[in-house]
Amino acid sequence: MPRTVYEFPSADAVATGLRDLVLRAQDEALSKHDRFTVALSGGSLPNTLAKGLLAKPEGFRWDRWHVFYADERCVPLDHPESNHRLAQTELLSKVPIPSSQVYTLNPALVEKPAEAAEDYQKQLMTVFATKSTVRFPVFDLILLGMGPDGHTCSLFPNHALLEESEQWVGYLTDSPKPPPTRITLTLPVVNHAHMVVFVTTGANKKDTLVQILDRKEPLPAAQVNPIHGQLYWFLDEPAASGLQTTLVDKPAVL
Ligand SMILES: O=C(O)[C@H](O)[C@@H](O)[C@H](O)[C@H](O)COP(=O)(O)O
Repeated sequence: MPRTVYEFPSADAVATGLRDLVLRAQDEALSKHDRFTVALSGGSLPNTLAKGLLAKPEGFRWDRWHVFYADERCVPLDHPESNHRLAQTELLSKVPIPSSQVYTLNPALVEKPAEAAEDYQKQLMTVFATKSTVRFPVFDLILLGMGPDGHTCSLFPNHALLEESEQWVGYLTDSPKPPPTRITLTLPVVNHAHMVVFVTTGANKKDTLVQILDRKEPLPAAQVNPIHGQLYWFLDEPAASGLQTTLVDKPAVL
């Protein structure tokens, strides 16, 4: 499916635009089934998402949301480096999503990443059916960030996890960005989603975006190409400033 690259005039406008697209993704999901499955990343994403959603919460059916993490650091859930803690602080503590529908790393397994990944895969199966009935889960929406090295989820350049073709959740103990031990959704899971959105702001991402969107260098974020789903890049002006690729100004209604 072709990608759409939106350029917004500011990071605040990115948040507003993201809110509109998340609402559309939710409504599309609820027209087909009774739940909205979404995977969140860490970094700046929870703050941007919260800014957009909390400014205009009308229309969101929080009781239908099932929230997973695109990746998670293997640390206790109340640890300053936990992606769940970040999402909880920024957004989840402020909206009435049932806590049973927020799927976290099993905190008993922080020292056992292989088991933590297996446990997280089992949690995915409780929502998306088992591996024997579906090859890969189909998320309604996956929200991603991109690091300056082109990583996304916890899929880092030249890492063997990029080759994973069977598992839904992988683990690593050698992340080049600390902390070293993490679990992550695998590329086939990301590429089976109905909609994937990268949210990337700031001038420090400019050169990496040129590598990915103009030069099509095979960095991890460039390997996100949903098979049947839609792919969006949400950029602010500083992030988009070096790009030659066709940019779409944010339309009034996404
Ligand atoms: O696990 C991590 O180390 C972070 O979650 C990381 O993957 C982050 O999502 C990207 O680096 C984008 O970060 P920003 O959104 O802050 O640019």
